Amino acid sequence: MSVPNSVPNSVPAPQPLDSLFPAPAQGQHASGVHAPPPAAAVTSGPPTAGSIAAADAVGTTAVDPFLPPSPGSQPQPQAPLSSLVARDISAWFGTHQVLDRVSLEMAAGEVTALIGPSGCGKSTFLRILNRMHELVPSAGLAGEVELDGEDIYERSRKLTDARKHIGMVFQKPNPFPAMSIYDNVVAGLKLTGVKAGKETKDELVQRCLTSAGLWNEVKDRLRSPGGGLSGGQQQRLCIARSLAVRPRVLLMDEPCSALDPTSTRVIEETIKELRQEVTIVIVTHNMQQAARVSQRCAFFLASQGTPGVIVEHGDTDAMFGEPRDQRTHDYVNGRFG
Ligand SMILES: Nc1ncnc2c1ncn2[C@@H]1O[C@H](COP(=O)(O)OP(=O)(O)OP(=O)(O)O)[C@@H](O)[C@H]1O
Repeated sequence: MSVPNSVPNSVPAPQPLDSLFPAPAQGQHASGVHAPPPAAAVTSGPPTAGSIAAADAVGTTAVDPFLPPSPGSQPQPQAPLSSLVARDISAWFGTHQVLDRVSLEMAAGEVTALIGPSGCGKSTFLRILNRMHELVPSAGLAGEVELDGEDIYERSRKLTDARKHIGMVFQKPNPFPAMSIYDNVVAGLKLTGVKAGKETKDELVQRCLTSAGLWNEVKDRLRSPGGGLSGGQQQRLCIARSLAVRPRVLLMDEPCSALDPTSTRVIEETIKELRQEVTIVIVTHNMQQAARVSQRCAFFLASQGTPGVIVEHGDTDAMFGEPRDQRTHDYVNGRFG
């Protein structure tokens, strides 16, 4: 990232993102220092037509991966899975620093779980990974984020490109309630400007709903409203919607926090399957969930008003079985947080 190379080593100064990045589309910005997150980040209430783009992390430019191959062409091999690397990430809201030089590698084809007590900066870190943080007017940022070695904050890159390649699923399911299940899945395509025929869309809907573990439950009612599904089904519909633009990484911010234990287990099974096709980073407060679904874990902590840091990260089994740091041991065993 060009800007954050000015990452401070001593006393960091917050950098106003407004001057560093292209302004987001009109209507995405809230105003005021402590403004609420942008519409897309608001997790309750029905989404608006304008919010889905950010909610599902899609952009406005796209190479159409879904159109049928030209006659005589070979079938495309599955794209290799992507890795995401965050280096020396510091973040501010106004003058309040919430992350301090956090570095983490999120390996291709793995589920990385971000754990830690409330307020230690996990969601902020997650939003930095697909450039949603900068939609908050008071937000400041330093550090680097690379997707497969490419700087997602590089000046010439469109903000929306990062969101297209790096999708996001939020705490509360936010499908378009009145829109059909089918149209919910293809909504992302329209927003990326992709034109596809009925056959291609049919194939896409089946593929994404299957990947999201929902196909068998809805295949006979694809024209029913998305809002008529259960909470867990709606969340899987949102996962399917995110997958429709073929993200290289899927970010999940407590995707099961609004769900009952049965729906939670179904989503967890979906996550386990999905890692075959997309790299996943998940924020969770549920330690059992982190242990069940992730291969690697990062423990965030912000002690006594200091900015959040990663205390320890590594193999999930080791983090839970033999943590190196006493604070990790205490947290994963429920002694605080
Ligand atoms: N839009 C915002 N404006 C100002 N401060 C914010 C904003 N969003 C988050 N913060 C602050 O940033 C810090 C980190 O918040 P964040 O939501 O990233 O933590 P978290 O670890 O994800 O918490 P939780 O587990 O409760 O969701 C907190 O002190 C929070 O109050």
